[in-house]
Amino acid sequence: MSDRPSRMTDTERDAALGTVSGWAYDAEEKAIRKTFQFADFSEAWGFMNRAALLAEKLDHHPEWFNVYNRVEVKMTTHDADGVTTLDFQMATAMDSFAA
Ligand SMILES: C[C@H](O)[C@H](O)[C@H]1CNC2=NC(N)=NC(=O)C2=N1
Repeated sequence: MSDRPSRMTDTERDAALGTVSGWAYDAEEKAIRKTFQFADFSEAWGFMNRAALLAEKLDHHPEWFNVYNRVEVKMTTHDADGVTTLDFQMATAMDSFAA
C-alpha cells in the first residue's frame, strides 16, 4: 500500500491509547503492545486467524508470539517509523476479536 498514514504525534498516540484496552506504548520499539490470554490454544488460534485475515485485507500485519493460550502482539508501521492509525485499527479489531 503506497498511501500509508504517517506517524502519529505523541499526543495523538496517547489519545488513541485511551480508546483501546490493555495496549501500551513501547518507546524503544516505537510500537504498541498487548498480551492476550485465552481459555486454550483453540481460542488463541481462532483469534489469530481472524486477526490474520484482517491484516491481509489492510496489508498491515502483527508481530506476534504465541504459546498455548497466550498471544503477545506488537503493532508498528515500519514505513512510518512509528505508530499510525493503522496500528490502532488493528488494535481495536483485535480487542473485539478477543471479546
Ligand atoms: C510491502 C508491504 O506493503 C509492506 O511491507 C507492509 C506490509 N505489512 C506491514 N505491517 C506492518 N505492521 N507495518 C508495515 O509497515 C507493513 N508494511
